[in-house]
Amino acid sequence: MFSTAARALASRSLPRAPSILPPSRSMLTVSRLSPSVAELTLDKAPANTLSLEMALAFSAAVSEIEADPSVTALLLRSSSTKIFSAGLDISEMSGPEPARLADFWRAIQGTYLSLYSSRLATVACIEGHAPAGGCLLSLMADYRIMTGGGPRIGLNETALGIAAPYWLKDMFVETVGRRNAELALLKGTLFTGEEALAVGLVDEVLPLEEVYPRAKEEVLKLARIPAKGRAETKRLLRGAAVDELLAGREADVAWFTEFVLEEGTQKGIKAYLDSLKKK
Ligand SMILES: CCCCCC/C=C\CC(=O)SCCNC(=O)CCNC(=O)[C@H](O)C(C)(C)COP(=O)(O)OP(=O)(O)OC[C@H]1O[C@@H](n2cnc3c(N)ncnc32)[C@H](O)[C@@H]1OP(=O)(O)O
Repeated sequence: MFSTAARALASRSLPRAPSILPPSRSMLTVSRLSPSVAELTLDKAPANTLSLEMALAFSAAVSEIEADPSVTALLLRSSSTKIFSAGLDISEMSGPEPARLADFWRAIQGTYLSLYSSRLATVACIEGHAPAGGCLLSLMADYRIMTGGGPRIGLNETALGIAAPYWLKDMFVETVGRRNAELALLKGTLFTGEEALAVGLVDEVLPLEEVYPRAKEEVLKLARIPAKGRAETKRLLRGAAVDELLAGREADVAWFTEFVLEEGTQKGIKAYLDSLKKK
């Protein structure tokens, strides 16, 4: 766990413009890199996990950024260089109250629907770990730049006794190809940056100190691509996947809640959560 001092060290002092989000969404900050480029920083200690509130704040932030016609590109990053996002908040799935569990999953679907379908050019700056839901956040971006060496990325759901939903699995297959996806999903593989680059899960791998400067350079470059053609191309590439989930949202909620509430799944989730806390 990060102490306050360790977190302060792990987080660089970010040159932030005044936040354009109300303070109630303090788990995230939004600033401008240029008049047309927004930066969305995950800032929920200690691990940027996606709780119900974090997931809602995330999609609300993306929607607010999108609503500003002067913004054409978005950089997604974490305030910690150690953890991009540790994925879904596992405590949301451990001994859950069923109504909240269903709302939680709708909010997670919402993060996907907001960013994957975004008209914006998007770059994920992955300086730290990005397992499972953390990998999901980065997969929704158009371009991924990651730190080499230490941090891991991938879909490790099977290690928790759960499975990635079909829309996350599909996005992963689209990105790394069928065989790489099968191998990784069945084993719950977490890749180093170099391994992720080899399978196409990320687009560039750099030493930590170069990741954020390079991500900024790339997002500023993507922001200059004519917005209308880019947005339509993204719609053509991703629209069918987004529409499929929109049409089957509640069936997906039923799948998730039934799977998670099952006794065996609950045992596995609790054991995994306990093992994390004992570390
Ligand atoms: C039908 C089912 C459908 C399922 C849906 C599928 C989609 C996504 C699934 C998920 O995202 S599940 C979450 C998967 N995530 C993980 O497996 C990562 C778990 N975390 C770690 O491995 C490590 O925390 C780390 C990311 C490698 C970082 O390690 P570090 O040593 O730097 O930090 P820690 O001390 O381990 O963690 C700090 C603090 O955070 C708590 N924590 C970490 N991750 C989670 C989490 N995902 N949910 C809840 N809490 C988490 C950890 O317990 C520590 O807490 P304290 O000990 O400080 O209380």
